[in-house]
Amino acid sequence: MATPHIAAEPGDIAPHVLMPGDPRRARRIAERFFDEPRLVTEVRGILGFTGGYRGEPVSVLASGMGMPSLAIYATELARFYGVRRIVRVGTMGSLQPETARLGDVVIASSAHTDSAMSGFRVPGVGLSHAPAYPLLRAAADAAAVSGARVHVGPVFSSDAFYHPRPELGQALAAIGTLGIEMEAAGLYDVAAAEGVEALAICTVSDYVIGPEESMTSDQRESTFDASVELALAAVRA
Ligand SMILES: O=P(O)(O)O[C@H]1O[C@H](CO)[C@@H](O)[C@H]1O
Ligand SMILES: O=c1cc[nH]c(=O)[nH]1
Repeated sequence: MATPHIAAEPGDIAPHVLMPGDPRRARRIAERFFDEPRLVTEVRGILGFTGGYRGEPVSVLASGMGMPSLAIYATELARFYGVRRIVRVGTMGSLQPETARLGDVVIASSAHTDSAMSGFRVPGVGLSHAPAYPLLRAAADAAAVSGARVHVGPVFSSDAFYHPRPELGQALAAIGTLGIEMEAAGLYDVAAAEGVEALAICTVSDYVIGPEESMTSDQRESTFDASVELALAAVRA
């Protein structure tokens, strides 16, 4: 049974799925962390792999960029493949250059958003997009003993990478938002609607506010091991 966007057969995808934006990162996670990874879908170049991790099955499937794309994959995983836990392992731009620095990890305890999709479910209500507490707690517990620089707090999930209102960054920073990315709120929204658990963990790849430093796309691909380890700890909890 394939869906319109995932070619895997039933049983090909594990109940726990890691979800990076970038398909190449999906391949790298599978090759670096999974035992005996196998490709289970590649529709539109969105790669998905299933393998083992410490004796349990686990999958990784890219989301593509932005909430409309992520929502397609997260919905199909939950609705048609019996997936119970999805953890985004992404990158983000820091809004707090003094604390959330290049290479640091941010666990998104909530996600503000400008996405129109957020208004679809309960018109007139600005929903709070939040992760599943068991996953949040497990990732934070793993972070405490990991030695990595990890921050827990709100992020902003935007529909726009090249935002027409760049001043938004300052206003969001002033209310404690740690960084900007493009999927966490959409993942939390789909998870709540589909009755599954979700969490977003992002590595800081650049500064939206602060120094003009950023990771190259190759660095972005290779410097996220700490967030993957937290994600794997969370889904197993
Ligand atoms: O590195 P990923 O996981 O794709 O995440 C970030 O990078 C992309 C923008 O370059 C957006 O998807 C944003 O959320
Ligand atoms: O969405 C993103 C991801 C990384 N950096 C940004 O500025 N935005």
